[in-house]
Amino acid sequence: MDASTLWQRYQEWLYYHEGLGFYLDISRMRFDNAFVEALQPKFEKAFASMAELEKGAIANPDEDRMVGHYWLRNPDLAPTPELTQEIVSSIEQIEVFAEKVHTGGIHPPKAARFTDIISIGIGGSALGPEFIAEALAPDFPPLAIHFIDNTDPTGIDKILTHLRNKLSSTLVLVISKSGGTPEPRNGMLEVKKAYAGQNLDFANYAVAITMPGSKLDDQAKNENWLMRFPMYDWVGGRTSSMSTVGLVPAALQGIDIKEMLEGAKEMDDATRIADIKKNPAAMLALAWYYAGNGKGEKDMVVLPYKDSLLLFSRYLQQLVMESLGKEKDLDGNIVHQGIAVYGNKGSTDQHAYVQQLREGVPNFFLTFIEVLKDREGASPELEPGITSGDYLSGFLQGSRTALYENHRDSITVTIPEVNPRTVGALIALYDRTVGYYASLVNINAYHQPGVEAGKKAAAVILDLQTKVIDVLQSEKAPMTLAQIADKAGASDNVESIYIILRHMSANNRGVVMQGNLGEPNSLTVSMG
Ligand SMILES: O=P(O)(O)OC[C@H]1O[C@H](O)[C@H](O)[C@@H](O)[C@@H]1O
Repeated sequence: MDASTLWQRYQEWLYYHEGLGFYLDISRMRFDNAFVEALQPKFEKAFASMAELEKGAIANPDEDRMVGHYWLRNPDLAPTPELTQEIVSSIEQIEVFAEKVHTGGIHPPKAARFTDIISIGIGGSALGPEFIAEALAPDFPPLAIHFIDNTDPTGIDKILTHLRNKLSSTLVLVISKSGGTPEPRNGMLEVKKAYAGQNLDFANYAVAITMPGSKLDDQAKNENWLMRFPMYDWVGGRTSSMSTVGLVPAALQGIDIKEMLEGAKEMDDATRIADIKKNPAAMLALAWYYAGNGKGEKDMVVLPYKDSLLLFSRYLQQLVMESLGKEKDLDGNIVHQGIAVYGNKGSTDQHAYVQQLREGVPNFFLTFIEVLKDREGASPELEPGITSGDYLSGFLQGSRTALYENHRDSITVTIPEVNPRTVGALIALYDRTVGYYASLVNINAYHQPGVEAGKKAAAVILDLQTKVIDVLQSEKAPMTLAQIADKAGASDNVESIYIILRHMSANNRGVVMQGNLGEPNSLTVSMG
């Protein structure tokens, strides 16, 4: 395509949302009109099922759940007045709580104000809050947030060491929708011990964000924690940024949550329109479908050219891959769907892997995220008429052109600046795009059956560890791995036992391994 035809195509497909100052350009995806027409019936179905979903249909059939994240930003859409009221009052509750924490109305027993937050959660209970904090927290927030998003002892220690002189003014958010996920439970138990170690009563510092009636909720209630915020079964973890999960930490950091909700609502309104060309989420879903042939044949590289959006691709990784990465379609056929997502930020990544994108395996499409506003205030000129922001903008445009010339397609999303409204809008845009795309490829975007397998397998290993410890404690003499496996009733699982024991021995847990470490069969093991 020559430059003037491309410019025509650019204008023909450019989407602009006036209220949000938001642009979407899919002109550098090489679909033609016939492709759009062929997809039209699938889109009609997608628009219709999205409308049903928003009205409260059981859109997640496997888990028999409604899918209501859109109601969070427009409570009037909720299917019952009770739900509307519940959403409205939880937002009020969050604002009142944050205000009291900021002004000292709620304060820790031994300090006038809370100064820090430890936020404990994983997956959807971490990625949204982390992305929002990185994108929107002010430079000097009223409370500084620190995340424990794993069960890595070193990671937990790092936060606790950093805060060791400030625990008495640190608020702890324990975020888990199900209230039963092992990683946040472990983080909470370790943090609780750290408070006890400083003679601080954890309950005075702890806030639970979870579904009413969950294990976590029961614990918070029984121990009389400072506060409990409800999470709903009709909000999926990966779409929970606008629920208590994302809003409580955001409000505590001084981020305007009403603006975030408003931006998301405006984007929701725009992405509800049943006309591909007038609906940015439909346009994006179309582009994804085109890129990967409706089968995820190409990976999605997300490159925001703005440091504060660094975690957006990580956030999208869960949203997209956990939603779309499915073995079966809605009719039970094996389809192995999904779209792989990765990326950090531009122009930084141009000095890392963009070499491969430009010249190597053409197994991806790009999403550039452009932010028009460079910074608060004026920029110094580094060369006559040129600022650092001009470089950033030039690098984005340069990469887009160079990649397109080499038959690497791209999408460009443009926002005026990074603020609560535009971040809310971005989150909403991708929530909806994932929903439409799932419908185009006929899968359930709202369950995650594959995650359970890993959790169950881990539980089996921990159970085996308990048995192995029993065996070692009752037998004094050193034993081979096969003998231990035999006595533990797990003779078909010697390898797992070896890995368990090697880990224990590396951590001074009383396990003594003798023999050649490079030859597991030569080892004898005893409890020292
Ligand atoms: O918030 P939680 O219930 O603790 O869940 C945390 C995460 O873990 C699960 O394994 C799911 O796959 C995620 O979708 C979820 O966000």
